[in-house]
Amino acid sequence: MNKVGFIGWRGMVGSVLMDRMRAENDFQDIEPVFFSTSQVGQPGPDVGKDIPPLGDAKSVDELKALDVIVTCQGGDYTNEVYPKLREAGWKGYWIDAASALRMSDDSVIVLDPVNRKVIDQALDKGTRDFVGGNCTVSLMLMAMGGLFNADLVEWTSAQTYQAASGSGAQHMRELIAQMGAIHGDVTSELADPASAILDIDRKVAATMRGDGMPHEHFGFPLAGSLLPWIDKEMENGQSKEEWKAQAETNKILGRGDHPIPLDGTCVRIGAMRCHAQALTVKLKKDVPLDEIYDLIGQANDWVKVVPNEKEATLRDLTPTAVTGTLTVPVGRLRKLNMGGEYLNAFTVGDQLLWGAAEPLRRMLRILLEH
Ligand SMILES: NC(=O)C1=CN([C@@H]2O[C@H](COP(=O)(O)OP(=O)(O)OC[C@H]3O[C@@H](n4cnc5c(N)ncnc54)[C@H](OP(=O)(O)O)[C@@H]3O)[C@@H](O)[C@H]2O)C=CC1
Ligand SMILES: N[C@@H](CC(=O)OP(=O)(O)O)C(=O)O
Repeated sequence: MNKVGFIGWRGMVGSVLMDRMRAENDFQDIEPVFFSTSQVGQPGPDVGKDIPPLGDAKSVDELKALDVIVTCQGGDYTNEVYPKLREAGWKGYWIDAASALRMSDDSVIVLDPVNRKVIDQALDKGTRDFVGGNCTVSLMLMAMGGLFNADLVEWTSAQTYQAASGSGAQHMRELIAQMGAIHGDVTSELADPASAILDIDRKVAATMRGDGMPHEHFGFPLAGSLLPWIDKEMENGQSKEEWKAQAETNKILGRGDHPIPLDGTCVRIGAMRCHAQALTVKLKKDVPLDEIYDLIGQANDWVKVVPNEKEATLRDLTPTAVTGTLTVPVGRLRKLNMGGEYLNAFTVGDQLLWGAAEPLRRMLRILLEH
């Protein structure tokens, strides 16, 4: 069970996965085989052991020889290759970062610090498809899993602040290019302390609305602005990103029969790779705040409760503080004016780590130890 194929390893999510696997010595316990859709025959990544040249990621015959496939290549690849592989009789484990198979009856959404029980039950039943969750959903559950698993949540509303990386590497580059375009147009005014701020503001607005603002990937200015729609349009007025909150959270928690309502507004902001979310949680009862601190803070090894104080919040509860780390801070915990059953929370997490790569590498480890 240790011949493991990697597809999409040189993309953004895949590169983060490779870094984490190297850091945790994960390659020691497997026989890794790397694939590509565009670089077949070229050398694979340095993983501290000899590996064969890159295989053909579209070759069912090559893929059939694997015990486990880990793919970060995207939904189009999954939709094209996965059915052919299963039709060819492949019985191996498929671990996927893309959303294509997430809501399939045959798959489990993996986030083991929150739903290890659901994963273990699925493995015992013979489930072979394990899919990473939507980044916003996974990060919300890493933060608030203690309350959900204690069955204290009646409903939750999330207002999100999502980073450029959620759209991909080109979008991250474009965000920086937009920042540069704005700065470039007012450099001389900024250097002059006597220049009028409203003149600078007018020039910035003109730059942002003008054709010179890079917008090939986002379609619109993000730097200095925000974009309150993420992913496709659903018929009920939600964005697909908003739709995922309830659908995926309940599937992760194994609550198909008694779904918890979740809804909100998903917004793209000019952060690089950390998503943040402001949460309103309607509790099933008026639980004291110190108990809430304990339930949230003790739920897993990565969640960290930030005291609801200005200095700690501004120091620890920002994308700048969290980026590149596995820590998932939760703060601004306080009861709302609506009553003791209404909890406010704010959380931040790196959407390429717990939001994408980390649940996949942990699922691979679970399989190896199963
Ligand atoms: N971005 C995100 O936040 C999240 C993404 N996902 C899922 O992961 C999938 C992959 O996303 P992401 O990693 O952002 O995709 P990327 O665009 O970074 O990479 C995808 C593939 O593009 C090919 N590629 C072509 N040119 C290059 C290049 N210059 N550098 C690196 N790769 C190149 C590689 O495949 P090849 O070697 O075959 O040419 C690579 O595996 C998404 O489609 C989504 O389904 C899931 C959770 C979060
Ligand atoms: N949609 C997320 C990224 C993500 O995880 O998407 P998906 O649910 O397709 O994996 C974002 O844009 O921030």
